[in-house]
Amino acid sequence: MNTQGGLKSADFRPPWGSVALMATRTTSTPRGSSSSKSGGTGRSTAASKTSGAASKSGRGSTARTKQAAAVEPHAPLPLRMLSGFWQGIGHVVGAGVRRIGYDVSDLDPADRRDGAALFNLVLGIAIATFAWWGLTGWLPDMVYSVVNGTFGWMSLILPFMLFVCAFRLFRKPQDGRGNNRVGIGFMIMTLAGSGLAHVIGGLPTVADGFDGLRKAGGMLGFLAAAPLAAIHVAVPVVLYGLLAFVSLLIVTATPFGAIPSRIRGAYEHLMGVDLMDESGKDAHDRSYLYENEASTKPKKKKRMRFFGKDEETDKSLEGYVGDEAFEHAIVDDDETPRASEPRVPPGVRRPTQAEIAVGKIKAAQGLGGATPGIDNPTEAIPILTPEMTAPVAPVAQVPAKPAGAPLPQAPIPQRTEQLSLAGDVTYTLPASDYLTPGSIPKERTEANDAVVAALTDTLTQFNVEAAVTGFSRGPTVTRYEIELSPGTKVERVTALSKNISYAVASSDVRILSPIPGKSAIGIEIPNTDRETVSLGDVLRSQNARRTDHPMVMGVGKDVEGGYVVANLAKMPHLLVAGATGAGKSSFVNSMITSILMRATPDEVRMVMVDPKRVELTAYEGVPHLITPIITNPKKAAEALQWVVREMDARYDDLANYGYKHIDDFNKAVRAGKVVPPVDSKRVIKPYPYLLVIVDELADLMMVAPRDVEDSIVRITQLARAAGIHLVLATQRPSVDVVTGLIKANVPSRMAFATSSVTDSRVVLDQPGAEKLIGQGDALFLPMGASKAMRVQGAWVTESEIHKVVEHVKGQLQAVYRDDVAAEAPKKQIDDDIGDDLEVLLQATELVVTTQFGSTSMLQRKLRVGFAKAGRLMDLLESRGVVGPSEGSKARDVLVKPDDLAAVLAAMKGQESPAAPDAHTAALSDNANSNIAVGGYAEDLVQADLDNRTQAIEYYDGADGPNDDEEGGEDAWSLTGR
Ligand SMILES: Nc1ncnc2c1ncn2[C@@H]1O[C@H](COP(=O)(O)OP(=O)(O)OP(=O)(O)O)[C@@H](O)[C@H]1O
Repeated sequence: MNTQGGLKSADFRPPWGSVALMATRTTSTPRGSSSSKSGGTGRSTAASKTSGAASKSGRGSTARTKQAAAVEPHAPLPLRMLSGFWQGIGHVVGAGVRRIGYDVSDLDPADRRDGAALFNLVLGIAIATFAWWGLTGWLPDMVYSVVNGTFGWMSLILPFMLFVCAFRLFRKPQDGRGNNRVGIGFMIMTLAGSGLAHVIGGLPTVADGFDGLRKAGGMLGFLAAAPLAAIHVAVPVVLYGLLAFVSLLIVTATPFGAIPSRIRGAYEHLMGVDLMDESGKDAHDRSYLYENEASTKPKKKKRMRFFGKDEETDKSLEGYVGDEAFEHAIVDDDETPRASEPRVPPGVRRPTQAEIAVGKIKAAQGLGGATPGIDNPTEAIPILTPEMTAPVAPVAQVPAKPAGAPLPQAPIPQRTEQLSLAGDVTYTLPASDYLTPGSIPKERTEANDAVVAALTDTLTQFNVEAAVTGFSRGPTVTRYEIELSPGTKVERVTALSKNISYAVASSDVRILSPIPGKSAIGIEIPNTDRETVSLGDVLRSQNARRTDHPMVMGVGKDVEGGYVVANLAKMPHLLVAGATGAGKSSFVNSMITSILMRATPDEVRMVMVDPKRVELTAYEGVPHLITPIITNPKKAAEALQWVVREMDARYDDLANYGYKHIDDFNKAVRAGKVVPPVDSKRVIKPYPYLLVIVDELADLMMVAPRDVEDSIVRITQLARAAGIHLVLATQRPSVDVVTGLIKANVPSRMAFATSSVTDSRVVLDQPGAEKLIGQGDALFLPMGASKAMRVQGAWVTESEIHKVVEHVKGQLQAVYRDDVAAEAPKKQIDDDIGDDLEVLLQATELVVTTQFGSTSMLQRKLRVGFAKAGRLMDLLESRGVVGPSEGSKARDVLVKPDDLAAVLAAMKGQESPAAPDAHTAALSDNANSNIAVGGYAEDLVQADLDNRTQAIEYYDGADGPNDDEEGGEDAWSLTGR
């Protein structure tokens, strides 16, 4: 495993770790016999052994705790009493510390190190009594001579360090890596501090005696600084000054590049201000328009950070995943009123739609229809056309967005994580300023006013009692809103679509009737001056900041100018389709860059399939990849089968440990609640999300339609809970590529401009995509939404991608698994079948399900020639599916439909589902896959494998295409193609 740049926890035992050991020894073993009793392994080993034993015996954590906390049963009674007393006090103090502040740590009792923490606390107090409070007496004097003689002036800071260690041990004893890091940092700090103190204290020599050394850096300071000072006095000053600085960075887990953002964060925390809100207020977030509401909303209580990321702030760790009602993929502020919920000042009656429409129509016709005291019915911009003799009063009160409002430029604080799955390294996410801001959005242009005039003219010419009541200008199109007077049919406007196109001189007019959530007709007309939506702006928007979920991506901007951000984990699978040049690859790039910007390789791993060979090459080598980018469609099909196996392995773990979603499982793993079987050497680590991106599905479907479809269907049906998500992109959204089965299982759709209405129907199940204008203009239909949302996709340039990729590659090398796209080991197809496997499988299904061994039937159903059908029949005979030829009569069918799955598996080179050996083979596959994704389950032993048998049966069953009804039906539909 890669350990580059990281601090290996096993190599180092921090001072307070040793103290912990000392504490344990003194309390748990008789004096002088500690090595023989504990074998020098300390309490943690004993605890883990006993906890393992407890889990084996099935007595659960209570039993484990008791065993873990107990001193060896053979220890003398007084020692056991002393140990019990110490542990008791430790637990009382620990419980008290855990209750102070913002949460009660949900800590497995076996993980507590309260005794050690208490020891740090007591030692800190003992040193503080002389160092801080100047107390005298035999104890302070004794401690004084030891500590002060060793560390000199640093003994003033030692109590503080010990208190910090005690607090951390009480609060986060299970976070071993963090403890080690802080321990190392404090050690370096003590050394550097003593060295500096020695110089500042006037470089005393041994001749000055202990008293002289105590008044400087103590014995340690003397040893550290005296030899260097002999060269020049500046040498220890510079060296230990730098070391002190580095130790501070280590203790606070701050990489060098993140210092400015950390300082800003500390300033915000101390001053209680949010610099991001002040400078980055984003005029295009809908929430900006509702400033008052936002300011009256109770602010979320800020949680104190203490040395690094505060895990409790992670939403995914709160409660179970299944707790969330009305889940949806789009990330926005549920509390912010939408455009369709206009505000009404207190005491003012809201007018009816009819009153509003009549008022506006009169106003538009110059009759004066102002209705006093009514509020804004829409969020649209007020219209002031030359035809209007009076401004439209209701709309005139709309709080218009200030023109040229600043883009969300406040940088996102860089997050730093200590990785474990990808090597024990500190990983910092890319800085948000790698992504440049986009063009400043315009609020209205002359073109908008001209279109409003043209629309109003058209309505007047055709005597339609309706008025253009406002518009919202998005980056690509402007949506004009038309309201009807009572008694006017909607169809009168929609029937005018060609005339409207003619009037505004645009063929890409799209009519929405009604605008979702509004009693108004929307007419979307492309802007002559399009704006680029930069991915950086989307990721810096308030909507993106609202969540730190690693699978959140910047989608783009909607027609109202709001930033659209979506959570891939909630989609949970996405189909991206559109004609060539419509913007699919750009979207896929934005998606991958979003993930690289927001997620560490511990959080998200990716499999990229790029049969076009050029689209995704920029990402080669990023540490989020678990396999090199796959360009060979055949290998891609095999990679999908690997994903199925990985999914099954994850399901096994979920089932074995009783969790329904990978997030809940991961949460339990982090809390130390998931304990491997007692004989297992497996180290259980959280599973990262797995994002599988296929940039051209059509290429895969051409080489192995059946296998690819089977895998996709299996993955999409089940993978959500396993944290595996598919994104399938294609420029050929025809029914042979996006089959009914695939469509039924990929609920979220992103349609870029399609070449025909039929393609639009395939992707979205509704027309509309054929009217899009290309280059990132898209209709986004996330799971559960009934109406597609029009968005301009986020744009990320090659050079931005390059910077981000360089940053992540500089942090960590990719560690690839070699079995993902490798030839599936079991798949040894007989030579005589050659390239005819697909058609032979179909022939077998046909013959066995119909129990009719006729060559002409094969010719007809499979649309093959006589020679090929004859060859297939010979192959079937050689494999015992049919009997020998009987002249013109149909052959006997020797296989019963019940055995079909086994026969098909054998033909594919796989073992029969019923064969016991197949279980073992599949088991080891699963074991391997589990090792790989995180590289963490180093050694799965047979005991683990045995636990998996149940799920493997499931896996084996999946290999048989007729194993479920859908598979069976599909076989027939395939033969009809
Ligand atoms: N979101 C966007 N913003 C601005 N321009 C875009 C956007 N998306 C695409 N474009 C423009 O459209 C061009 C084609 O986009 P892209 O390569 O993503 O299309 P595609 O659908 O992947 O095409 P193909 O299938 O041929 O690869 C880009 O080079 C770019 O100029």
